[in-house]
Amino acid sequence: MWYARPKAIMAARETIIRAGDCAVDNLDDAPSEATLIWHNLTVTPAAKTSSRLPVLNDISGTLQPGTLVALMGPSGAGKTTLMSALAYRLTDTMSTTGEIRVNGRPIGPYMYDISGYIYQDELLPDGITVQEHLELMANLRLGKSVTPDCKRAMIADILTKTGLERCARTLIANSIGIGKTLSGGEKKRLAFAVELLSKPKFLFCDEPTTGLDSYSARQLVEMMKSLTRCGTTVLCSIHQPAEKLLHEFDSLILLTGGRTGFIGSSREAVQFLRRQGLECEQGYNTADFLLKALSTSTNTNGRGNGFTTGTVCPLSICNNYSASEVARRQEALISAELYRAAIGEAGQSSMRDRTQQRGRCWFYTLYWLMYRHTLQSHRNPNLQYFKLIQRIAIALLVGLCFSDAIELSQRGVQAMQGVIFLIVSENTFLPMYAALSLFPESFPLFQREKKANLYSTPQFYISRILAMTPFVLLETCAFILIVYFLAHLRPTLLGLVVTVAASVLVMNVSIACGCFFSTLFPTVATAMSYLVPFDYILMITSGIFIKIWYVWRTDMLESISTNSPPSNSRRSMPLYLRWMPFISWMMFASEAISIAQWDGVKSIECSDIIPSVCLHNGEQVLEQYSFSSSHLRTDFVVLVGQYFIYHTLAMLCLAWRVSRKFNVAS
Ligand SMILES: Nc1ncnc2c1ncn2[C@@H]1O[C@H](COP(=O)(O)OP(=O)(O)OP(=O)(O)O)[C@@H](O)[C@H]1O
Repeated sequence: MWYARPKAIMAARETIIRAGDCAVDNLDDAPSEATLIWHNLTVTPAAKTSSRLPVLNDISGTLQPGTLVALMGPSGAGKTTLMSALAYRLTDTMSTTGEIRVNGRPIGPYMYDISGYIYQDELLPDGITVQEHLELMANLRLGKSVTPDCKRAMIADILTKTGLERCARTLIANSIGIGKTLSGGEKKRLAFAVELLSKPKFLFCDEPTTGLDSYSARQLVEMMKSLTRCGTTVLCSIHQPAEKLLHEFDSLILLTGGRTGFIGSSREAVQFLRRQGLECEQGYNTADFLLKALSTSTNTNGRGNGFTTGTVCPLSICNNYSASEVARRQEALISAELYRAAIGEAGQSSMRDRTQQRGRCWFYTLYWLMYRHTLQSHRNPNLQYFKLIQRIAIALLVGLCFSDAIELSQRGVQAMQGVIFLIVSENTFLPMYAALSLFPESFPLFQREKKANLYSTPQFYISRILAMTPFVLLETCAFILIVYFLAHLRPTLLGLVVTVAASVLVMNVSIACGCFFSTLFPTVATAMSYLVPFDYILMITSGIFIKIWYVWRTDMLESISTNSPPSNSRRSMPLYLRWMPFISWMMFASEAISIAQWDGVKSIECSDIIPSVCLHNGEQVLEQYSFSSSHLRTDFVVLVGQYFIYHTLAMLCLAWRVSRKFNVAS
């Protein structure tokens, strides 16, 4: 019998207490009690959404410390909305009036520090194992204040007691769809296991048992019950629990049509409905009976429906509840909390920002996020190794095609500028488009973890970029070295170093720009549609097609010497488009690589062309493309500057996207 498993329950409780101990030792407020009340709470869809009918309509209630509370009601009754509102996790598509207070203090962002939330659609990272995820969460949530040994012990215990030990090395999910991954039930247990790490004051679980078999559902509820014995209050929305499981809950909150149908124990609920004339049929599941009583379509008299007598509409049930003794009891508790707040006894001190107490250091969090991104990259060979092979193949193709063409002749000049254009283009377009999917695909998880206060936007962004940097360097160096040696580019160390450095910078600036577009627009498709015209800016300003610097320099010198405004006659680009080169990098990179290849070349053969149009030396080649060897330093400074500018813009866009405020009365 499931209820005759005291050993398992005791073991789970021990784990939780021990896990809690490790965390609680460092959080002076963790064991303190917290009462949550909501008073005259109304939640309405925001003006921009179609329906303006309240989802929750003037409801009140309390959550007492250390209790396991079931939130029940027909589908669409407002359970998720209530839970999100209480947990300060409503999205900005809802507006709220009324009061929600913890120990008398209006709720606010501090709820992320004192509460955990298991979502109906739990988001978990792909490409890492259960063990790795728990390690990461232990480090992000508990910081350095808990020793690595203690964390390891906690994780081992939690894995055993949540039944996840067998799948500790299983990947949570895998975007390429190959290999074993966690089942739906195991994912729910993992989400719960993560919450055990930090022992929150409140744990909100949105339908955690949905999709689980009855044995797994029972295990999960037992674990929640154990958690309440350590002081945590658990609010859990649940559909049709088995009879005995229902009695595990200390109280029920019944919702229907956004109103409260009842708050109290299951026995009291049955008695209350009996007084309304609704009698539960003998042997009928109490949870089913309660749900049917609250459901507009099924609350009718007749055997087989769960009722033996009576017909009461859910609205009357809500009205009768408001006038009942049980509701008055709730009102008294609410009044006591509001009174506490009014006389200034609100629990300010116990709700301090716990992140300061966790001993989390900025670089420590950054390190663990990098660790996760690196693992994910390695577990996705499609993304990494395939790209490397692709780049090597392109490098071999380009290198072999130009292997006989690079020489100190007029033909060689054309071939050299062609190779340079290919090197710069190859390091621009592919990485820029590949970066477009970087942030949209990880945004939902990032948004949830960021709002849960696990890390900041700069930490997430920088860790993502740093984690991919070694592979980006490897890819670019492999590409450029193959092309360099196969195409017989200039055999000097300086030429090689400048070419490699410029290519690496081009690749990184392109990724930075791709990241900017990927954070600026909500979807990859939209970002791509704006990026295509941007490609043309890059190409036009690459220096191959228009002599940008030459015209500017000559115009400027002329205007200075004649003390007159620059003439328009020799400009190859109109005045209003002359900002374009500054947002592009292809020209700066082309110029730097051209300087590396042509600067100091004394003589070029003219036998294959008429002498009047022959380029006799490297300097003339550079001039032909409006480049100048004196610009080398400027080129690198601009490339580095663009790298930082694009990344900063991308990070600001990401911060703006994630900062769309939660709309909860406070
Ligand atoms: N952002 C929103 N904007 C407008 N209406 C919403 C929004 N979110 C939920 N609703 C509506 O509010 C009502 C209650 O939704 P909620 O998800 O809270 O119900 P629920 O009781 O959790 O349902 P279920 O048991 O099916 O998950 C539904 O009619 C839903 O369509």
